[in-house]
This record gives sequence, structure tokens and C-alpha cells, in this order.
Amino acid sequence: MSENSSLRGVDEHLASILDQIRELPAYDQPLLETLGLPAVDDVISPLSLPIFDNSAMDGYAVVFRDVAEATPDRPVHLPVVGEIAAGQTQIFAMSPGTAVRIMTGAPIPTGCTAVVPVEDTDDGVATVQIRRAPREGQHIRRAGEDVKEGDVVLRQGERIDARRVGLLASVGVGRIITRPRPRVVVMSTGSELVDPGEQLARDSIYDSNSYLLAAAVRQAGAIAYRVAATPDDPETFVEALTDQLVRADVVVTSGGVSKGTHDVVKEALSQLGTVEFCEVAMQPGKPQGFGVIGEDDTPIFTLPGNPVSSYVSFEVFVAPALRKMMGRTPYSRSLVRARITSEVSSMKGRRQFLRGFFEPRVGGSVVTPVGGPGSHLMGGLAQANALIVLAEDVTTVPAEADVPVMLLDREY
Ligand SMILES: Nc1nc2c(c(=O)[nH]1)N[C@H]1C(S)=C(S)[C@@H](COP(=O)(O)OP(=O)(O)OC[C@H]3O[C@@H](n4cnc5c(N)ncnc54)[C@H](O)[C@@H]3O)O[C@H]1N2
Ligand code: MOO
Repeated sequence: MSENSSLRGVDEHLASILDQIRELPAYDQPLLETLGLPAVDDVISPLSLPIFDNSAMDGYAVVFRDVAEATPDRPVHLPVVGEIAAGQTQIFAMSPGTAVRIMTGAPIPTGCTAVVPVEDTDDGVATVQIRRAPREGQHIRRAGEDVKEGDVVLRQGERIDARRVGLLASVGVGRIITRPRPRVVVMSTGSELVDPGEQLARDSIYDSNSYLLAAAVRQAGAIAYRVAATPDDPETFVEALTDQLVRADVVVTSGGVSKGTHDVVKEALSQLGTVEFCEVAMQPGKPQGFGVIGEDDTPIFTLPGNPVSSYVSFEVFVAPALRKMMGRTPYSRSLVRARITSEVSSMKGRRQFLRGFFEPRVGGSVVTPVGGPGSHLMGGLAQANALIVLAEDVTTVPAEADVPVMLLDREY
């Protein structure tokens, strides 16, 4: 039997994961916390915008008829009987033959039918000269002209962006019902791992995966708890994992899942019998594990240790699961098409994810392979902004061919 025939398909593995992932229960959350999340219900505006008639200019509130004939040569003189600033709560009314000093955003006094900007006056204090006739209703912002009480200001399923946050705040909505961001515990394993900033020993390397994955978790809109790397000892690993479960909606580990003698994650979790380990027909990212652990059946992803493998596995399997938990659709990134600038090759029977630099161009976008396909090549990964996806039956792709590309930084 060839190796490929024992591999599980990428789509099959993802489908099985998504099948076991549940959406997190929704509850009302502070407005800013909901940025990027989809609304679970329609939100109805409890009031109209503007909330009350108010001035669009700093100037004078007048009765239009009093000043309809005003010109620079024949200004109209009016007594100034008061001043209204924004935030003033007193209700104010005015009579014909008078003017009231008014500020931008301040409520229009009853009886006022136009606002004359200060530039069209002598800026008078006790009396004012109106030097130009306004239009009737000029510079009065009408209550409800923007949003009406009862309007739907956020539709179910709509993604809450900065503009919608602004609108919701404007109508006084301070909390929105959404599914929460999953809390994701990210753990690295490997006795060779040292935290960045610490001293390296001769045979040690820096732990990049826990940083890479925690950053990817945040970019996916979830909450990351990064845990310092645990050594290759199953007992220590299980202890650390058990301690972390209390704050985890999901656990993501990296390393220790292939065929070595110190493959700690596989060893530890195989004994618990809850995580299924398999090999997936992809490169990078062949050794995978997924299951649930602990009293709350917390989903756990055991990703391969090679840094690029862990990142690609995150994009392909973990990010869609996190999106499902938040109720965000689509779960997976859609692929775009681009012209590849050089020939590339792939292993038959595996879906290849090559690092690429994507440039949108009018008349046809372009993608350039960066770095090699090795799962340890972090330099190339950091230069990439896309993954070029070569299907399982593809072995070579000539330069100039049209290829599917996954854009890594774009909103889904
Ligand atoms: N005999 C075989 N050996 C390997 C196979 C195989 O099928 N047969 N598969 C290879 C593939 S593919 C991958 S991917 C890796 C996966 O290995 P593990 O998940 O067990 O990971 P480790 O052995 O712990 O580490 C692999 C590699 O990555 C480095 N690493 C691990 N964690 C980190 C980290 N947090 N930060 C930076 N670098 C990390 C580690 O030092 C190793 O170089 O197995 C192949 N072997
Ligand atoms: O499949 Mo491994 O993940 O190449 O490097």
C-alpha cells in the first residue's frame, strides 16, 4: 500500500472537525468587544437621529421672515436675547424680532425657522447685524432625517464593523448580542524550545510556534492565551494541559505528533484515548490530531511542530473552527485566481500549500512563489501574503498558469 492511500483527505478532515465544533452560546457584550463579529439578531433603533432638531452651524437662530430681505448693504438689526450651546438641557423658545446665539449641535429653539452662520453677521453680542438672507430652514438639522425610531440599524448575520459600531453608539445601544470570541490556549512542546529574549543553549532554538499561532488566533478574532513551551515529558505536558483547560474554549498544541521517540503530545493523548491522530494528504501539515478533552469536551488541535506546517494547519483547520464558534461565515477562506510567475511542482497525492506573494492587478492578478516548500522555512513564510493551492492530482504547474490562491490577510 502506498503512503498516499492511507492519508485522509484535507476536506474530509476539515468536515469531521467542523462536525464536532459547536457555536458558542450568544450573550450581550459591550459594543466595542463585538467588532468583527456577526450580529445574532436584528437590532432596532430605539430612537431617531438626529434625536432633536439642531443647528448645523455656529451662528444665530432667527425667524426667517425677519431677515428674508437682509443684504450686505441693508443688514437687518436684531436684539440677541440669549445663547444656546450644545449640551444645554433648558428648553428655549424665541419670538419674532429677536435672535438667539446658537452653537453647532445645539437644540433649535421653538419658533426659529433658520440659522444664519456667524460669517454672515457682525458677530454681535447685544445686537446682531444679519448681512445675508438665509433660506427658510437653512442649517437646521431635522430630527429623524437620518435614522427613524424602529429602523433596523443592524441585521442578523451582518458583520459589526467600525461604521456600524458608530451608528449603534449614536442610537444609544451599548451592548450587542453576539457569540463570544473563543478563548484559545496555545501550547508548544519540545525540550529544545527557549522563549525569545532568553539565552539559547547550543542545541536549543527559539519557540516561534506559540507566538505565530497566538498571533494567528488574534488575527482570526479570537482570544489567545500563550503558554510557555513544555518539555518532551508526557506527565508534565498533561499537567500543564489540565491546568489550562479551565480558561480554554479550544486548545491548540504544536509539535510532538509525528513518529519520533519523543512525540510527547501523541504519547500523552493516545493514553487518554480522546484525540484521533491521522495523516492528512497535504504538504505542509501531514501529521494532524483532533479530538475533545476534559469535563467540558474542549476541542483540541494537535498541530505538527514544523513552524510552517503549524501555520498552514491553523489556516486550513483551526481558523474555520474558530469562525464556526463565533458564527462567522464563510468558515474557510474563498480562493481567488492569479497568474503564477514561475514553474512550481508538487507531490502527487498531496494538496500543496506553497508560500506566495500576491499582487492584485487590473487585467489579472499575479502570484510569485517565495521561499521553498520546506516546512521549516520561516523567512519565506513571513514574506508571503498568500498560499498557492495545488490540488492533489497536480505535479507541475508551468509559469503563467492560472492557479488558485488563498489570501492570508484579507477579511473572508
Ligand atoms: N519518520 C518520520 N519523521 C517525520 C515525519 C514522518 O512522517 N516520518 N513527518 C515529518 C513531518 S511532515 C512533520 S510536519 C514533522 C512533525 O513533527 P512533530 O509534530 O512531531 O514536531 P517535532 O518533532 O516536535 O518538531 C518538528 C520540527 O519543528 C521544530 N519545532 C517544534 N516546535 C517548535 C516551536 N514551538 N517553535 C519552533 N520550532 C519548533 C522542531 O524543533 C523540529 O525541527 O515531523 C516530520 N518527521
Ligand atoms: O507535512 Mo510536514 O507538515 O511537511 O512538514
